[in-house]
Amino acid sequence: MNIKNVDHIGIAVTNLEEALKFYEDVLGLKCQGTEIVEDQKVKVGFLPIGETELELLESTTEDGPIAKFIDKNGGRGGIQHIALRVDNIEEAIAQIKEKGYRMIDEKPRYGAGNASIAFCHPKSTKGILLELSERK
Ligand SMILES: C[C@@H](C(=O)O)C(=O)SCCNC(=O)CCNC(=O)[C@H](O)C(C)(C)COP(=O)(O)OP(=O)(O)OC[C@H]1O[C@@H](n2cnc3c(N)ncnc32)[C@H](O)[C@@H]1OP(=O)(O)O
Ligand SMILES: [Co+2]
Repeated sequence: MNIKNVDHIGIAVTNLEEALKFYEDVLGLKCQGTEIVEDQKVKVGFLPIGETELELLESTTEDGPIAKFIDKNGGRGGIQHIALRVDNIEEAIAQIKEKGYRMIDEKPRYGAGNASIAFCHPKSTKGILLELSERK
């Protein structure tokens, strides 16, 4: 597979608006708008930095992956995933499976900004939740 760059770092937050006060007002980053991704039960804010972005994620439900992550983390946010950009997501998924590693998503799903995304299980990556992302 061909990994191009770190597409984004996914940071779980309990409150997106509150979090932006630090990332925008203090760090001087610019949020390029927000989007609700129903499929993932999240509200997302993207803050580009060079070739990569910080992705701030607030849960829209009490049972989504971000809500669960925050619960398990003692009610605090934190780095929830790292996303790598690939040029062919179907090929990347197939190669990971072929080598005997576990994908959470065996088919690409909708990602924020109309990306195609798929998560690879932390058991396979030795401890991080890895997102593969292809942007059209
Ligand atoms: C909008 C979109 C985009 O970019 O466009 C997004 O990013 S959406 C971002 C939010 N969406 C997602 O995260 C979707 C994919 N995530 C999932 O399906 C889930 O969150 C899982 C990663 C499977 C975790 O689910 P759950 O907590 O129910 O499972 P579990 O407790 O059995 O966890 C299985 C093992 O993985 C570990 N584990 C769980 N979450 C982890 C994380 N974020 N980073 C590193 N390790 C993690 C647990 O400690 C456990 O290890 P031990 O067994 O050793 O204790
Ligand atoms: Co992400």
